Amino acid sequence: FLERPLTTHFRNSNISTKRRFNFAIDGWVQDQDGEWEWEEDDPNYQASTSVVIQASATPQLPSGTYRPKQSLGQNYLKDPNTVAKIVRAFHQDASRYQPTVEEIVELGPGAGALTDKLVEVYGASRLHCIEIDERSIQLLEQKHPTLKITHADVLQVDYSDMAIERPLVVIGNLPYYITSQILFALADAAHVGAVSSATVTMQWEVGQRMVAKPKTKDYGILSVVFQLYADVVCHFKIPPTVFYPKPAVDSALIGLHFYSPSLLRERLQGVAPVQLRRVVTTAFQQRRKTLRNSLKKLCQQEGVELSEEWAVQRPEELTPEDFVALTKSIFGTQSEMQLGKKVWRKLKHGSNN
Ligand SMILES: C[S@@+](CC[C@H](N)C(=O)[O-])C[C@H]1O[C@@H](n2cnc3c(N)ncnc32)[C@H](O)[C@@H]1O
Repeated sequence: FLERPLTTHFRNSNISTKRRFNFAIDGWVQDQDGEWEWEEDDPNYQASTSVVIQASATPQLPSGTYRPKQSLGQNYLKDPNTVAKIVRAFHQDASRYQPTVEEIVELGPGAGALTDKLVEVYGASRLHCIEIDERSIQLLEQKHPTLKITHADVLQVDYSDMAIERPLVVIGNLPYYITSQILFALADAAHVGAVSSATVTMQWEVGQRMVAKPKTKDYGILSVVFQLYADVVCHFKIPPTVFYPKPAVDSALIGLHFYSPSLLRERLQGVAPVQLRRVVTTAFQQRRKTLRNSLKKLCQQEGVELSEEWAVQRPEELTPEDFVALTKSIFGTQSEMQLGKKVWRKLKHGSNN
């Protein structure tokens, strides 16, 4: 399996109050005393990028007529520095395997805090926005007449229809009420090579699950699936103060670099994603139980007996690769199979992940 590449950012140590090592991993920076803290704490942090992305004013919501709807997860970015940082991280993610950034999809552009910056940096013709709120669409059409905006529910879009010449690079300050469903839809899009990267905000706790390691409390379905499907990076923490209205929780900016379908096939070793899904969800439904108990019914249905080696373990002890091996031991392998178009997105939001 591919090892996750180590991301190294160089920083100017004398602009910080503490002297730092020039070193960071997945958003954590280490001080001279060896203590780790989030790069968000360093106001001078700049991700390495060949494109200059500077802060500029964020859009104002039209007064009186435009009240944010909680039901649509509308927490608008109001801090220009955070917008610039998000777009810099997006640029890093999107340009990791390709020299130019094209076929950008923004999920939930809202009033255009990120959109305006993306149009400024890349031009409107490379961007396609998906938004459900008619009011936002009107605002964006006035500002960017040539911008392609689709009025749709982001959960209904077919990413493979949108990826015309190359895989899409996705960005979004996501509506948090459907984060997991959006993420699982992106995983399905990776089956057909429709998405190469996604740089998305989410509730801090959900972000922690995406990068969690086995034997930790955050480790669960999201960790297993996304660490199998992508190289996952937590870029930085985002405080509630940079949004209007302020959410009750901290947020995280997560970068996902999806593996290509051929690499994904290699990683799945002939295991069908739909079977992997059954095993992972069944095991984590009872995360305190041993696999002997939690997978008993599933194994009976399949007429197999779990080997003792698996039977004594609990789901949180298994690495994502172990889950592939476990699924293989129950369901066997399939040669040259389609990975599937709607496998993970069927998972309900708020399920035990
Ligand atoms: C957290 S706000 C982000 C707005 C803007 N990008 C920003 O950062 O200020 C989420 C956006 O997603 C939109 N949205 C919510 N549910 C959606 C759905 N099911 N499909 C498409 N857009 C949706 C909301 O209307 C809102 O504009």
